[in-house]
Amino acid sequence: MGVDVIEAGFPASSEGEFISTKKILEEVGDNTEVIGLSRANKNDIDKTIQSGLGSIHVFIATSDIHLKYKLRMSRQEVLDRIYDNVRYAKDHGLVVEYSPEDATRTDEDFLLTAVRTAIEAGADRINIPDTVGTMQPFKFYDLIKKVVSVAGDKVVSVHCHNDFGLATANSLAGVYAGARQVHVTVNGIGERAGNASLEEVVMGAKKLFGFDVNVKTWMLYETSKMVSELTGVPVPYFKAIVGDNAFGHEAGIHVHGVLENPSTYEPLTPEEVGNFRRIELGKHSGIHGLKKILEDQGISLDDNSLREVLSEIKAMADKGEKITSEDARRIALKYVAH
Ligand SMILES: CC(=O)SCCNC(=O)CCNC(=O)[C@H](O)C(C)(C)COP(=O)(O)OP(=O)(O)OC[C@H]1O[C@@H](n2cnc3c(N)ncnc32)[C@H](O)[C@@H]1OP(=O)(O)O
Ligand SMILES: CC(C)C(=O)C(=O)O
Repeated sequence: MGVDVIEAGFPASSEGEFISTKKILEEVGDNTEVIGLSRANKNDIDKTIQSGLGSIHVFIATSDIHLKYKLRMSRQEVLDRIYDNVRYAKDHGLVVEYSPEDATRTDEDFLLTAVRTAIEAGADRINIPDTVGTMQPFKFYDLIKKVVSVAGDKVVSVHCHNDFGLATANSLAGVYAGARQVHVTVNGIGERAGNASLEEVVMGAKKLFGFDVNVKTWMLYETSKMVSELTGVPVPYFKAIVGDNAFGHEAGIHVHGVLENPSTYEPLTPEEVGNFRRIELGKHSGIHGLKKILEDQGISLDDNSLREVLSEIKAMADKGEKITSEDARRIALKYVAH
């Protein structure tokens, strides 16, 4: 699809993860940067090196909560781990991305010190994770501005979680603040409420911010479907961009507008993302939509007959029935002059 970097796995996690990461590298490594996730320890880094990857994403938390209850380390010990492990990875020829895990709940001065430490050790990219999704766009914008100012010529990346439904908004705020890489997942799958959604971030960056994103957007819908089938995780009907109702229109006023010019009720076209426009029938339908659905089936009625058909459809819908175009055809045939 033209993404720049694929985080293919965590080679130290298991034999299966090690093998699958290698396979992804073999499959797409010639034209896409393939990177592996690693804790800030030599064993994890060695496993990543053994997998053949040329890029590594080293992370260690910097928030006091994670230092106290998870790592049981002091701030100085974490700084030492950052320097030693980023340096170790760089000494083995890897492109290194460093993440201060739980960055957005980290004391800001310490976070910037951790960023400086990683850069001093040779880090090529700095990724700022909103690990438990506590950020809101305005605050995240301000934070990323500060990180960008510290990072100099190093690429700043953002990695947002969706615990309050703000992963895409925060990601775009980070880009607006100067981040030039965004961690995303297809359909937004991920821990808890998931990560920022690839399709939303790509289309938001392109259509709302005018950023030139190289992703082949017409592949988004089919890719979403493929990942849904492979993972068994369904895509919500109302999911932005790739949901089956993302370009679905039932309300009569909307359908009338869309039939005249889709831009009346579509901020982007379904074709741009490989999705489909759907004109639905229901209790909110109007005569223009019904007329279109019937004429697409070769049935043309005068306005009075269309009104009769529409009132029967609304009566059915008011009982909670789902109305199909076949239902409309069956009803309309009663009014076709024989
Ligand atoms: C926020 C994120 O999403 S981070 C990425 C999360 N991804 C994963 O966890 C991938 C799958 N994980 C795994 O396969 C396993 O957790 C492994 C292989 C990484 C580690 O497994 P285990 O050795 O059984 O340890 P376990 O997962 O129970 O605990 C994590 C250990 O790593 C340590 N640790 C956690 N993060 C880091 C870090 N960034 N750097 C160094 N050590 C770390 C913890 O302190 C704990 O150490 P301890 O066992 O000495 O107490
Ligand atoms: C490893 C890091 C980037 C992560 O997944 C998180 O903090 O959410």
